[in-house]
Amino acid sequence: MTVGIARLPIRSSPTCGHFLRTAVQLAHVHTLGSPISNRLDTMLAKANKAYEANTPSRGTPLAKQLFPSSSPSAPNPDIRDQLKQPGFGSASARTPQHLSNLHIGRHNNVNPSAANRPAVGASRGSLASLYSAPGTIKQESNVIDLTGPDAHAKAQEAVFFAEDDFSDDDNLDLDYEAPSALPTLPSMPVSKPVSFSSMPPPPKSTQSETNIPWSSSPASHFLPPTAQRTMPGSSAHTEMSLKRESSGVQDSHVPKKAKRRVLPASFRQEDPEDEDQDESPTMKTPVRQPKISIWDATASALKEQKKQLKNQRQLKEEAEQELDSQTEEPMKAAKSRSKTSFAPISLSEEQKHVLDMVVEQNQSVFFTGPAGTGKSVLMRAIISDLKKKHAKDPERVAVTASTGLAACNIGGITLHSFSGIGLGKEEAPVLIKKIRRNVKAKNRWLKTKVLIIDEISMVDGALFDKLDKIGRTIRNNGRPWGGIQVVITGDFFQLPPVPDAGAKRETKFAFDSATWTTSIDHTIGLTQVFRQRDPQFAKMLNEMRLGKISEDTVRAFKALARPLEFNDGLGMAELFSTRAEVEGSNERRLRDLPGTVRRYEAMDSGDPAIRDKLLMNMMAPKSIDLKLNAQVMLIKNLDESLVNGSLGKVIGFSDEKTFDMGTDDFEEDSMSKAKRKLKAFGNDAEMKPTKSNVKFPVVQFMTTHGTHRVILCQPEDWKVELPNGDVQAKRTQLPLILAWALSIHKAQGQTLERVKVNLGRVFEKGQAYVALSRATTQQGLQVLGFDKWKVMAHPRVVDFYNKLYSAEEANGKKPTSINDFLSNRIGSAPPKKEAPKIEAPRREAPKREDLKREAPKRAIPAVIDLDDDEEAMASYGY
Ligand SMILES: Nc1ncnc2c1ncn2[C@@H]1O[C@H](COP(=O)(O)OP(=O)(O)OP(=O)(O)O)[C@@H](O)[C@H]1O
Repeated sequence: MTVGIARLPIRSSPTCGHFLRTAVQLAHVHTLGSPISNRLDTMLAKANKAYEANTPSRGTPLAKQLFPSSSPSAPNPDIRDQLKQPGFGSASARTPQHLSNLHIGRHNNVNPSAANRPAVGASRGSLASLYSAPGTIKQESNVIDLTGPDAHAKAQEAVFFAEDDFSDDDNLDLDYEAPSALPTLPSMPVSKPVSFSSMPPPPKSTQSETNIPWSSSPASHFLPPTAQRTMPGSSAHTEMSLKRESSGVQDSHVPKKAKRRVLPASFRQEDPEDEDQDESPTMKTPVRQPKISIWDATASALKEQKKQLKNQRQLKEEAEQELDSQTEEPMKAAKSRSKTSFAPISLSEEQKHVLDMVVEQNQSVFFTGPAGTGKSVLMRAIISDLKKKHAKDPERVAVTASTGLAACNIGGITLHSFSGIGLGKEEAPVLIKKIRRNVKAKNRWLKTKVLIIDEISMVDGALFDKLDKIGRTIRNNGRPWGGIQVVITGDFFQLPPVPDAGAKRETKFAFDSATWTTSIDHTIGLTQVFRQRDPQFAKMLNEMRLGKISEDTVRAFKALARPLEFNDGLGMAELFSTRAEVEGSNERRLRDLPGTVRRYEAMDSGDPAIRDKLLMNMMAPKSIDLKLNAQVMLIKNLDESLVNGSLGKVIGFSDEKTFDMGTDDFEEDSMSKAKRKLKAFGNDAEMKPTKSNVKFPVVQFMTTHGTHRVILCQPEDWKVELPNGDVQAKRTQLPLILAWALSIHKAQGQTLERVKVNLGRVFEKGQAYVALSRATTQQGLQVLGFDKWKVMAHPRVVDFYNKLYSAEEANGKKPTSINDFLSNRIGSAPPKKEAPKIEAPRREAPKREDLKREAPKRAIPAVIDLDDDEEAMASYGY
């Protein structure tokens, strides 16, 4: 129940005032049907009786004077008029407004009959309605009706008080005799300091002959509150609490104590005595810092704010830079020392041809070819030239790949990340809506001129179609991909799209998509294999790739099961199909090694919300444990002789200054020491790296020239960048992974000088081919669990490449024969004459229907025998 009540004319009679005051207190806590209600009635009745006893001449019951609505016959329903009548207390002439708003508002316990009663006083929610219907409280709202002709007067009368307004009633002198006139109010700065701008103005002289404040509060209300009244725990406070309890009101019925009002700060400031009051913890109005909002701030205040913000930002940046320099300094110093210039590979003629077609002629191109034909090398060259071409607006070139790992290899992001489609499982219209809501993704689509897609074999065909449609719709351009030039590479004979969990539909390759042929202007087959320089070995791998293996090849691969011995101390990388096999093998091998473990934690940066996800597939591990003699693999090209995939062995640990080998660090072999984790890049204060104390691994690598080279292996950066060059995430870590074992999926794209492949658990088409084609020589390859049935090529992939050949043949071009390919191309010096470019112009590219119709005819026979078609296909480099 909320209560709003004006001061009662208790001055008229002490006894009457007492009863009335009690009645008002009861009204505060009134609950319909409670004993309080009855007590309230009693109190009001007693007040009335006392009043009548004191003023017998009036002959009008107090109830009727106070609440005329209780008497339908009341000649004047306005209580103020009643009070204006002569004899209503000596203050009648001065305080008509005192009774103007006996206002009780409540939110429940509505008595419909009372509510509907057309009592005059009820229109203002007067206490009359309560009194006129004993035991009930009429539903009234705290809203004053400000409509109608007397709206202004009502507004002036609308004064509400909190319950606490009566807390000082204890100090009232109930024996107070009503003076004939109110004393002159102290000259307090009441009118101005009490800046209740929202309150009604003081009543006009029409209502009061004396110009008094609107409120009839006693003079004491204008004085600063005393500590006695307000200090919790003070006697006054306790006394009041006790009184309330003694009224028999249950705690649960006591209305929540309203927040005590305090004088405005301006009021207190003018009274020096208030200083002490301000010391009181409960009295003190919290000093609020002046808040300047942009709506009410002056121009100079806003300027000042901006200046402060700028200063803060500057300070923050400086602090961050300081921190960066502290933590990265050793890394930077180490890196700068180890960097050697990396001579770029000079492209072959066919690689140059593709480069020209993409960069100069702005053609949409798909270039393919077997493992080791330099697709990645070529793609990196294309990206480099395109970035130079669009140097002014780097966002024009979007570099993507089907997987995070492949994207990292070319410094791009995944196709999913670029396109803003999330998992991309929804239909194209849903994805388009999603992208339109994502400003960044939408802008990427709008700004991109060239879209690079690496490892296309792992892009789902349905996704390819959706992306084409998204491009056309978002860019409002009906041309393929909305007019974006697409540059695609990959080898469909390698790993296929990762199937959805539980998906029943057959693998759909990108070339299966409806928009594949319209998306590509030219298909180009790279033929020159760089990785394997042994023609016999290249032929064996090519048969594998096609899934058609001759008995000779089966025998040759089985012969590679022999153990390999190297007297240079370097072991070989072992490839497994599953991650569990890989981790198990590496852990076991590291554990078996004597010596102390050194752990190197990566330093990651970027938005924490997305950083971990972006870096999840990073080749560089989050942390790497190393020991003396651990077998490692370089995962970055350092120079022309130390490349991604170079195998090495840790032969020591040294800081960059001394690069000393053979210290105690290399001799530790106790198990207790081995368990010690050296957190070289951690935040641990004790282990905080400084320029001098960080020890990096000293690694002896086998170079591409077959020689040994020892380097101090220092941290490198891996970045995930947006097309505009913004770095989304960055990892700084040693460019090493443990290399006793690798997964075949992780090894895709790698070149390995020495590799042991375990085909025991191969489960995917193309997996065995990817694994074995990492090797550069038969001498550096050991194959376990070889079975020709594990070597699988997808029939639709065979058809697709068959068809490409047919299209080319239809153009009247004579492809290089398999014999030329095997004898002249593989591993030889760059060709004397320009290599054939096998292109399938977009208009002449095979239609899917044709592919299907001709597939049976073109299907490669089960018998492993290189027929003309296969020879021709091989000329593409397949
Ligand atoms: N023009 C070239 N001159 C010399 N070496 C080259 C050239 N192009 C590529 N190579 C070398 O050939 C090897 C294989 O190159 P790359 O990884 O680009 O082939 P790929 O076709 O992408 O192989 P994969 O399909 O297995 O990923 C690398 O060691 C690379 O340095």
